[in-house]
Amino acid sequence: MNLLSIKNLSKNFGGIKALIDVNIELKKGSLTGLIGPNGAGKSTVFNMITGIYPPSSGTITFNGVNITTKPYKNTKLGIARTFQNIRLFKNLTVLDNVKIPEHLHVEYGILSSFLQGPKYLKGEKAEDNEAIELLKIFNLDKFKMNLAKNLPYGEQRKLEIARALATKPLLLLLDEPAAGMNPQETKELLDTVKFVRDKFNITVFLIEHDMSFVMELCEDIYVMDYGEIIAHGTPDEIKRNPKVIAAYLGEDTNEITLEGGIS
Ligand SMILES: Nc1ncnc2c1ncn2[C@@H]1O[C@H](COP(=O)(O)OP(=O)(O)OP(=O)(O)O)[C@@H](O)[C@H]1O
Repeated sequence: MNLLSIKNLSKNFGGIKALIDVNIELKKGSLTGLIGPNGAGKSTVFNMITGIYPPSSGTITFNGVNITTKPYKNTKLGIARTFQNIRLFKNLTVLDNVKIPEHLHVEYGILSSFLQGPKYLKGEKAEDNEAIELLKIFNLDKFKMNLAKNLPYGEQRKLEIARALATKPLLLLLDEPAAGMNPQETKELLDTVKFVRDKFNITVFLIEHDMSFVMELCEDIYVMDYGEIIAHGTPDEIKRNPKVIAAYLGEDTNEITLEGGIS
């Protein structure tokens, strides 16, 4: 069954056709990649799914709900994302960064939290425990009282993913999660993304320029160029697709392959 269904999605920014008739289907529990050269329209797809901009035409259905015009509800419905440029609460602790999104699911009211009654305190404790469990998955629990801004870059990227997971999403959108990471960090990230998909049984959709990362991690890949989906298939199919090779290398040839990976 499909968790996300994008049908005939188009987006114009003035005269720029950022998306042209895009169709994407994400199976529940799948790990899917979205790749393409700079300016191809990948982030615009994410911005449409999360409702940052309304589409010019087309529909987006998430878990059976038409969300094309319901951006404000997307987090509550179960969509979380990370950004190309890390967006953490930099002056809060690592722990608080993960606790704040958890509040989306907390049930006590303003009065209860103001009076700090037993329900509030119990809720806070449970939240702390849940947040620490989440940090442990990313090996970030040792930094829990550090300010987010003081973490090394690779750890900040991981914290952003942990924070997105704290909203208990059904769909996790990762925008260039491996950007700026060294090979060791990238390898760890790959294992972590696989682990969280399996552990939380979520669907992951990611944009990434590190081709070997995408080819190793994703089961299904969509390729965009100039606002259109030019290919869709397994990593093996995508690596050998002449249209994809031409889009990346600017020439139409069957002899060049993506086997070695292009970053
Ligand atoms: N808010 C906006 N206003 C005007 N044009 C925009 C806006 N957002 C995106 N575009 C344009 O839409 C096109 C697609 O951009 P988009 O950022 O989606 O590409 P991308 O594939 O994510 O690129 P990159 O890999 O460089 O991040 C580009 O021509 C871009 O300039």
